[in-house]
Amino acid sequence: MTDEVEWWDYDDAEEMAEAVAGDLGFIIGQALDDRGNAVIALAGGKTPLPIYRELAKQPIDWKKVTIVPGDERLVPLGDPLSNVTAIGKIFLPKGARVIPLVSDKAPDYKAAGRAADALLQDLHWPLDLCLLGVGADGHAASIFPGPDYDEALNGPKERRALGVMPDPMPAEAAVPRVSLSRAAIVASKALMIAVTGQAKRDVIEKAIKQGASSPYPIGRILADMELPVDIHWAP
Ligand SMILES: O=C(O)[C@H](O)[C@@H](O)[C@H](O)[C@H](O)COP(=O)(O)O
Repeated sequence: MTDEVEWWDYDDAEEMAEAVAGDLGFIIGQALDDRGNAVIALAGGKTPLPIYRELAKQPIDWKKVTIVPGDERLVPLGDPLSNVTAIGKIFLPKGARVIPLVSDKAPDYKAAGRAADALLQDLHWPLDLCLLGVGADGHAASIFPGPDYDEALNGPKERRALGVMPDPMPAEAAVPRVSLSRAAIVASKALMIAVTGQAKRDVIEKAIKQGASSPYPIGRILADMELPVDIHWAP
């Protein structure tokens, strides 16, 4: 368990977006200085979009930055639920390499997971950075309770991604997913969480207290982290 979880509180989502974008830009800049390129996973969902819009304004050499979504819904590119579409709209015009985890032709979610894993095996690893969102039900990336939960949490360490069928389905996007595995997330050189709203804060605080026996996916992820984690929060 990481012994260091630090909460960063902001007055509003706009203030949080500026601060988190600053931190993300700093980490990307470090990877570029050290290695000449950066590979990062960005959270899906709606909360981080203002952060991404701020981040994209930074004078980064975006051509050297590879971005993957930390999870994807099994929907066609361009669908309003597609995480890579939302991320790509912001970073492709900057010249970043934004890689979809899921192809339109994936026959089923398990095969889609294997294809995403194969794709990630070709990237420089571990990730320089993983930004996670958290759902009010305690899921993070697309690690959800259901038939794939144990594999997502405890699968082979070298597996970077897998297919996930949430059970129950989350109301806001009731579709199967592909997700980074817990092993891939915790191996990242930096892990950050950005959330808004008291309900999500309560879930995360509870999950941290519960530790390794937490029923919440985010609790299971944090319990396995060895590096310090920053949690950014706005009401
Ligand atoms: O595909 C997903 O469901 C997301 O990637 C997920 O992990 C997200 O971070 C949370 O669901 C929060 O989403 P919101 O920020 O939209 O509440």
